[in-house]
Amino acid sequence: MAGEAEKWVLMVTAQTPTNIAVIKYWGKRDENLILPVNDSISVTLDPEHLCTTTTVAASPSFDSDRMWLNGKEISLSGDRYQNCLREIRARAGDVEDEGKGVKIAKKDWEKLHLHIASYNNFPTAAGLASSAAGLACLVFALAKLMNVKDDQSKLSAIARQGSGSACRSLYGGFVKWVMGKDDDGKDSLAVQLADEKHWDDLVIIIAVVSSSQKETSSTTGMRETVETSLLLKHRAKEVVPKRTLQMEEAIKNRDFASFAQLTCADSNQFHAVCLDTSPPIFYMNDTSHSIKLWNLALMKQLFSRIISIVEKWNRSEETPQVAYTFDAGPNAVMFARNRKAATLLLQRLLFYFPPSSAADLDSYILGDKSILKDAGVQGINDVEGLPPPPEIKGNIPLKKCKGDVSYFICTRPGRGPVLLSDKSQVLLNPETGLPK
Ligand SMILES: Nc1ncnc2c1ncn2[C@@H]1O[C@H](COP(=O)(O)OP(=O)(O)OP(=O)(O)O)[C@@H](O)[C@H]1O
Ligand SMILES: C[C@@](O)(CCOP(=O)(O)OP(=O)(O)O)CC(=O)O
Repeated sequence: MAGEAEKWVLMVTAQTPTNIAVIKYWGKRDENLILPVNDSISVTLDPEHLCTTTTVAASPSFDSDRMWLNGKEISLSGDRYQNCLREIRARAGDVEDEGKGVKIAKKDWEKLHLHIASYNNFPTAAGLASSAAGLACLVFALAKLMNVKDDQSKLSAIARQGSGSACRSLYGGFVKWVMGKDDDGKDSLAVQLADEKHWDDLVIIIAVVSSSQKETSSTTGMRETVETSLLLKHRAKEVVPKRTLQMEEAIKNRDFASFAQLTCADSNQFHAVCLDTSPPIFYMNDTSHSIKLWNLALMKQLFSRIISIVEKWNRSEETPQVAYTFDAGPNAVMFARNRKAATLLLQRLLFYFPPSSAADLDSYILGDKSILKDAGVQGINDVEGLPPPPEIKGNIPLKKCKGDVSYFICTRPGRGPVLLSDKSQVLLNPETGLPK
């Protein structure tokens, strides 16, 4: 290894998006390799609004592999991190940095230790797919640092071993995780169905209900489902194979009516499967122990409200305007068919879920705030002046739920992982390799 005496630090910084599944992954056939019981399909979310940034560094001066997540040191000893590190190291290539006078031969990577710093610009472990963006970013950044020649699909099979849904974050746009058949998992990987420009009039609005960490992890939850739910067997064998093909068609043809119907149906079946688990999993209303009991009821009420608002509105139009999907946390994700529908959706959401009096609108609507302007909402007064949606005319409107939503994020389908060259985004000190 040339350049050892200088104690150089070589590093790479990458940014990777999260993704939201529209055909859900729930259940593994192999826990160690993370092989799923069915295919899944997701939409990659714009990293401008939700993303992970990770800096990875190698240096002969590092004594061990270390990682900092959101500024705090975390252990890398878990199997999932170790599997990813081992797989990437095994594929490392020769690296030369002429500027630094550094030459690393393929075999040297086994001896070099790594420092990793990562930052999620959204709540971690709250059901917003931090593990997906985080593990995808780790694998992507390490592959670049170590000059791994494998294509994105092969990298996705490594990220999959860190967290299943992470494999889908290796691509932008619309992504399918092909479950594969092989016992060694080599054919269980992500493929891109279409890039983010293919269907760029879709608008995604996320209602973040609680940023607290969830009680049942996805990993434990799906293990219990596999062990106890008969409905899951039916879903994996009969429902998802057909639904996946229909969803691929809907995406290919930008057919929002089919996309919406399939997305809502699959989210509802995922939660039905959770409920069919023994003991049942209540993802839509089960949050951290610190949440008081009355809040559990509130969560349940909130999600049934979102479903009710969307269903009522869709039924009043000739064709669906919005789809909803709920993952394993207290957040609701809604897809609007275009900007016009997103504007009308935001007006409805603000009508039913106005911010608490203390909150200002600027911190209540995050991401693409321009939709607020289109909705004619510039301040709290405009929110208070919003009329009830026309579809409830003649009926008693649902009660307003002030302060029930922490904030909304307006976003869109986004691009896949990229390398960052802007020095201000680097998370490790270039001299010491320690967090800045
Ligand atoms: N940026 C990151 N880099 C590496 N690992 C991360 C990163 N962010 C999160 N993780 C890992 O993922 C774990 C959280 O995963 P978990 O599945 O519990 O939540 P989530 O991914 O936010 O929610 P969900 O998968 O249900 O959408 C963290 O405890 C950490 O181990
Ligand atoms: C409900 C889901 O979000 C489940 C995500 O599960 P994870 O990928 O977090 O689980 P592990 O593979 O055990 O890490 C649905 C989905 O993203 O497809």
